Amino acid sequence: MNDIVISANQLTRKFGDFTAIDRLDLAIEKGTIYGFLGPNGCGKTTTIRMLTGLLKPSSGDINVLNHQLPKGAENLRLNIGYMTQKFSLYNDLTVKENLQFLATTYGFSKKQSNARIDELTQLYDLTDILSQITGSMSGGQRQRLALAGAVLHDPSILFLDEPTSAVDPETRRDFWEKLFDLSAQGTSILVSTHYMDEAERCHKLAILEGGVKRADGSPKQLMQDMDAHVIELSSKDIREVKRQVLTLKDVKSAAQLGSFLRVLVTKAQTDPIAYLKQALANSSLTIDEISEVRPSLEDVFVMCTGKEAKHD
Ligand SMILES: Nc1ncnc2c1ncn2[C@@H]1O[C@H](COP(=O)(O)OP(=O)(O)OP(=O)(O)O)[C@@H](O)[C@H]1O
Repeated sequence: MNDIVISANQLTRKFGDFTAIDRLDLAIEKGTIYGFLGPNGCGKTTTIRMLTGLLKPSSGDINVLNHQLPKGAENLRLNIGYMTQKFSLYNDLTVKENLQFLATTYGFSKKQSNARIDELTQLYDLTDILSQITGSMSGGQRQRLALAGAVLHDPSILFLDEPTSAVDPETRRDFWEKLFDLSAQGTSILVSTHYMDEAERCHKLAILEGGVKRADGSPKQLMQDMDAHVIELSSKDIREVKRQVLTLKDVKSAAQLGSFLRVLVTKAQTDPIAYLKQALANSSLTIDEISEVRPSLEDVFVMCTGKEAKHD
């Protein structure tokens, strides 16, 4: 069995009467990229802050790299890196000055600092902008600098809170290549996101909603285990078909994607195509094409959370 580097047992955080995280259990293996997928406000940042020792849980246990938190948080500091949602470096320092400053806080000697900064600026493509003031950099450059800063002390675990929300898809792809390099070298990574494509890249993920873990596993496993058929259909009456199928007991969701309607039908129905055709048989609505397709992570998300689905 793989080593568990982060574990949480019945982790709960309340703010007054409000429960932001409710009895969360986690077991994250060394070297994996583990995702927290969920909408704004579902508790991703609160969880990361507890797992990094910055926020005290109301109840429950946390163990990170064999340190019980929050008690052992100080001993953990040199073993974890944290890239927060907001850019946390100094806008009025240059790229090099920011990295030098961080190296000082980690107690690097001048020689160690220079060697590590050389290495990182090459790795993260910052060599040509070393003297640039950070505040004038592009979103992608700032993101590469933030990552360089978060891994400067070569942490065993890297926490990334929505790291790609401010960058374009190509920059996001490049960023993920860097994460896979780090993971291949043994760094464990916990990344929060509300993007499906980003969640699909994780080795494993937890789907969070309202502070509760609704499901977890590898993206493939979550898709295989999904308790619904995914049916795509086209029709010249697509808007009305959508309205009608949403009234059916075993339809969990219907969403239009271009000229197709993607319908989630529970597995209580063994022949979902016949079920939908029969439901529309007495209407004047026609179906042009209809087929069962493979589930996507977004379908899993909809089934787990009821988001973007029908409203009772
Ligand atoms: N210090 C606080 N006091 C009161 N409520 C808080 C506090 N911090 C977070 N919350 C609440 O806890 C819930 C979870 O917030 P959190 O920031 O963890 O969500 P998130 O999933 O990270 O969302 P986002 O993507 O918007 O950052 C939200 O309803 C938020 O308003």
